[in-house]
Amino acid sequence: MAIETETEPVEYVYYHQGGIPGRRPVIRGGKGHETFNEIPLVDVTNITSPSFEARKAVADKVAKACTDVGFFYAQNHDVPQEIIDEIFAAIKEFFAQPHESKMEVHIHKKIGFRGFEPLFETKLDAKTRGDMKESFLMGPDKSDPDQELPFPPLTDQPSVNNWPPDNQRFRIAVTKYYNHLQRFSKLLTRTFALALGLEETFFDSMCTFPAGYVRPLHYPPQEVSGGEEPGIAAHTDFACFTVLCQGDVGGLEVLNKNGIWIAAPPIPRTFVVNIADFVQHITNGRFQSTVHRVINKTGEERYSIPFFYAFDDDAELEVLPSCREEGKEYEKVRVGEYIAHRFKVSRTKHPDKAQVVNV
Ligand SMILES: O=C(O)CCC(=O)C(=O)O
Ligand SMILES: [Fe+2]
Repeated sequence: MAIETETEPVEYVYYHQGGIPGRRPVIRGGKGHETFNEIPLVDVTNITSPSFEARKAVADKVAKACTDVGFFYAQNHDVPQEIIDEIFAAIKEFFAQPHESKMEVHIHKKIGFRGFEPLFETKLDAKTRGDMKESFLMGPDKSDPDQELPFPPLTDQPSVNNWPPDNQRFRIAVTKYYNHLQRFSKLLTRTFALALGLEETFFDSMCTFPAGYVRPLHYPPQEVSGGEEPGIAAHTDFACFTVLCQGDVGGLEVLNKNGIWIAAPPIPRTFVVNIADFVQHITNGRFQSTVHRVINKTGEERYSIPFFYAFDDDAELEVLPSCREEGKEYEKVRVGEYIAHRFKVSRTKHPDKAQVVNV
């Protein structure tokens, strides 16, 4: 985007937005766009209130946050602390294992892209050696009776999640957290519908078997003190929205319109919620899918747990009638195809394998 300033900008921030490389000039000193300098906090206690007015009041705050920033802290969510404590304990134990043990459940060991990805395996910024993080991805599995999904379990299908053998604690902790986040995210779809001036149940028909993914992450400290290696390079998320649970070590930063990184430090008992590309697409940009990154300069181990929520795989996304502009054509996007495409963008090491996506 070209920006008029007194002097030509010399410094740029580089990122991937919607899977496409982009850059933004850095404008300091109060010039440039009106933009955010902090991440707003929204008390979500009332998203389940029996009072429509109370639910609408939350939705109005969410609407403002999503329009101005694309990120907000959801305070007073109802996911029990013991569920959160247990998943953090279990993932710390998992990531602390020897490399070889984790590689036994590498994402390419099974179809469906589920499992472990080691340090530096994903890469969005070509100038780096890759993202300095390791992860474990799990998602919906119709054959798993422990998942509280809307369909009855099918016993004749093999499990598509790539669970570590002999680690029931990890499987149970992640699955319990997953079930809570599916439920909480479904509630958020109602809040987002209200926030867009739609019927609360507007998105229900697109969320009959929604794709939700839990992806525990571990960011080791920088090898060089004060180093600038990305834990996760600047990007936007590609599903509908993300609900992120941070541990107690910071590092997440959100890019404002002036190219300035705004810290989103952990706040106890909150989730960080951010709009992702599907919702930006269907709202024609009214709700922003904002660029963010993680750099762990703290000298400590950082753990975080994003939950990515997408509509049904076969849902076709079109710009909402209330968000269209006269005379403009809007493309339809099928959720499953888009997810498959975006998985490939950062997985340059094994592009052939990246085609095996079965969500
Ligand atoms: O770890 C974090 O705080 C953010 C992770 C993230 O942005 C992502 O997984 O897309
Ligand atoms: Fe992200």
